[in-house]
Amino acid sequence: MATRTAGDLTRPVLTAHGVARAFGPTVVLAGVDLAIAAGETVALLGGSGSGKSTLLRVLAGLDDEATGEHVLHGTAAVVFQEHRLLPWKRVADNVALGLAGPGVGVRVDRALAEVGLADRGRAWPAELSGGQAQRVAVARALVREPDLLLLDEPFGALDALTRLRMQGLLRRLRAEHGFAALLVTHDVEEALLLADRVLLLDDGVIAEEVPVDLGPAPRPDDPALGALRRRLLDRLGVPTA
Ligand SMILES: Nc1ncnc2c1ncn2[C@@H]1O[C@H](COP(=O)(O)OP(=O)(O)OP(=O)(O)O)[C@@H](O)[C@H]1O
Repeated sequence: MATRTAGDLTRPVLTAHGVARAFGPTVVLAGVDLAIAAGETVALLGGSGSGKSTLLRVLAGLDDEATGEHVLHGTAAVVFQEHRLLPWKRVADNVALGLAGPGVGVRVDRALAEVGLADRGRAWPAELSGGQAQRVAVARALVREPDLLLLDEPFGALDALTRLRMQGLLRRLRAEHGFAALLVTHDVEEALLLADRVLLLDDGVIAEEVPVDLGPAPRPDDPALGALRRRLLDRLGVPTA
């Protein structure tokens, strides 16, 4: 497998300039500039309440009250921390939500197979485990063949083992489909394992940008990984010494 390198920003899938958002007197985003290249994975890290989810919602077009500019060159799909499946619709119907046309059934079946749930299309959401439900949410995003996947703490509610499996699934799907991703996370380890670049949100702006060039499968004791981990944790105010 080739080493992942930061993407070509002359071919961005998303650009944002001066994105700002306040809730009443509280300024949460104070002028965010960022660009994501086609096929690139960018992790957005920041302390609790730093505005990560707010930024993701703005970039997803889900917040009308933000100011500034953001342009999506292609299509995007969002996966949230909660699976947001409709309990009264079967799994396959949840994945197909909003899609129409003769090929939809085949596309839904393929997306479910890709997340390892080929046999659960007729199940109800309540019959699934947390990890399975989140895989359905990933299938629902995938079936739209997005150029950009916006992921808001997508594995945050899962147990550690399921979380590791989901990270592996995301890596595999990204290699197969080539979508770009913006991954909101508080988990420094997850950011370093999945992203080509980490952005740190602090005081309403991108305060730091850290390219991650660790090769496809860095060992946990890789010194370069350790150095990046320490740098990010320090920046987040978590002492490592
Ligand atoms: N709809 C809203 N109304 C009022 N305040 C809001 C609203 N949404 C977010 N906020 C505030 O904006 C700030 C940023 O919230 P946001 O959820 O974006 O942070 P976050 O970095 O994603 O946090 P966490 O990592 O804890 O999920 C917080 O102070 C939050 O209380």
